[in-house]
Amino acid sequence: MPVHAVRPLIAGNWKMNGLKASSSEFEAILAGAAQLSSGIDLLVCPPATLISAFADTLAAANADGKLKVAIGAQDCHVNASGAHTGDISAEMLADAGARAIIVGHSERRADHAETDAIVRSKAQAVWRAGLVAIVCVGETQGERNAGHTLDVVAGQLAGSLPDGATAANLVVAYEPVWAIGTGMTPTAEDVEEVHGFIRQTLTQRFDAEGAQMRLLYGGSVKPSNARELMAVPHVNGALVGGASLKASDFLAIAAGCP
Ligand SMILES: O=C[C@H](O)COP(=O)(O)O
Repeated sequence: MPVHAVRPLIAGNWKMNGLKASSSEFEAILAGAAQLSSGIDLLVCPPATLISAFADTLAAANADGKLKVAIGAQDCHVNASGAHTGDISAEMLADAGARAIIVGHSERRADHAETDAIVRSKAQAVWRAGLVAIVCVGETQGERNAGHTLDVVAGQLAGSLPDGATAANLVVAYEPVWAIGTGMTPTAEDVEEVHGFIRQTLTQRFDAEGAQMRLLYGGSVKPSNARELMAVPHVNGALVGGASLKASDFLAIAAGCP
């Protein structure tokens, strides 16, 4: 398979950033998206408080469906409803307008002690709601220094991905923990090694579907390094944190996609 035959996705994870006033930045993303190649998908994952408003803005701007932009969420509970104070279900996020949900981000794994088993249940919850699961994996600095990167990623893939994954319902994001928000990135060769390994693992487990799943790189992606990172074999887009908060940077990253 040609390594860039998979349709690229540039996803912005706003994390715990954004107030109602941030709608102007989202509107700027929508305006810029119209100028991008129609071969690229954009996903904006604002905090849950903004999903509904952004979905309304998107619907108003995209009556003809030409903009390849969707709204996503950053986490969900494993259950559809119930006595879970403060939590939000995948069904609620779908109802608000989300089309995809990030699960297993390293910040969730670290801050909320989310295990691979929990991440797997969350991915199943995402599918139950009819949405796309973006499952994150990646090693810490210590694990990389010890030469354990591929073992760590293999374990996370095996434990976090449910059976039944398809190219339509799953995106895998490789995010080295040490590269997130630090300005440091792996070399293109290191990214190629890990993405090639993930592709091989997914293809062994999910056959042809695994060969077509989108693999995103995340960790300090910015306009100045996007073109090089997006050109790496088996990199089918990016999961962008800090740089996704500024429309011009986010759009420049998308413009760097082959
Ligand atoms: O989900 C996004 C990643 O954690 C990357 O964040 P960053 O681009 O700020 O390094």
